[in-house]
Amino acid sequence: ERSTSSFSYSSYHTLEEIYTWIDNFATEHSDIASKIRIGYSFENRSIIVLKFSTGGSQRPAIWIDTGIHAREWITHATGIWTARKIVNEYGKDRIVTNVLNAMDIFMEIVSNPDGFAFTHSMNRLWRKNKSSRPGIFCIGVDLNRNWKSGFGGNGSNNNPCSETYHGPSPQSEPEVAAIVDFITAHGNIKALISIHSYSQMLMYPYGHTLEPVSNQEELYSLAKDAVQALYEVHGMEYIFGSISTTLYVASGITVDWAYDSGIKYSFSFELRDTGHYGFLLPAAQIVPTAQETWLAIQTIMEHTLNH
Ligand SMILES: O=C(CO)C[C@@H](Cc1ccccc1)C(=O)O
Ligand SMILES: [Zn+2]
Repeated sequence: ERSTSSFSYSSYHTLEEIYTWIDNFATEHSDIASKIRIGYSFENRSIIVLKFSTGGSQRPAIWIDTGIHAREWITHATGIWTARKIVNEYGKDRIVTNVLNAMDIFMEIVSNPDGFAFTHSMNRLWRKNKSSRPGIFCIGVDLNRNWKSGFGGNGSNNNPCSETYHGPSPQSEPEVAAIVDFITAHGNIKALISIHSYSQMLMYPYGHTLEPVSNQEELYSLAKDAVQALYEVHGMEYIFGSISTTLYVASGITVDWAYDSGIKYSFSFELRDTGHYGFLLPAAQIVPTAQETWLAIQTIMEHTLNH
């Protein structure tokens, strides 16, 4: 009896439950999935990535991260559901099969393990990581402001007590450095999808400037198709566009670094809802959210495969 089959995909889970699930999932699907440790968090927890591969070596790949902000629990839950969907659909669904016959997928489900553990133990609405430094009496750096591209610019804060504190320097945080090192060493990542909540948006670079990226029309059109596919599942409306023009100016963010590192298909989701429950989205909405998000993710994957 597969222990992942006793796992509830329609519930929220603790860090320990998720790490155990990842171990069991990689064991039970060892033909296609494997577990990679890409580093350690500030509090020395393992930083784990799931690799989905059907062969080859150093194939072009797609990166997906969830949980960079600890309180955004719907994103980890969506990542777990999506990992299972990928292995269940390979060999059945045309897009997944075509993608995995030519590309690899890397998924980091708990991108901020220390912060996530803290949302279960002490503060459900914690956002940042848990780093501390001598002489600074506030804890944590915003892991979506610590990247090199536009670092320290508008839409990030130099105050360590701020929710958008960018940290002392780019990639100062081990959780960010681990991803940068992994993606840089891999050298063949073609798309990056960084998943947040909430607001129901699908966005692309740039966040740090109003300047459009070079392939803006392509990203606009792809985002439009992706949110349409998402809408057709449960009727949820997402808005889309560049981060700075759709949401607000934000500097030192994941997708700007990815784009400037050559990953021309870089997107950030803001999942359900639009503020009624916000970060406290009921567990009953996990599966519906993951189901609709999957259609948008498939749209982005297929485009990446074909371009
Ligand atoms: O997580 C958010 C809600 O907690 C909002 C996200 C919005 C955002 C998402 C991706 C890139 C830039 C900004 C943020 O400010 O970092
Ligand atoms: Zn977020």
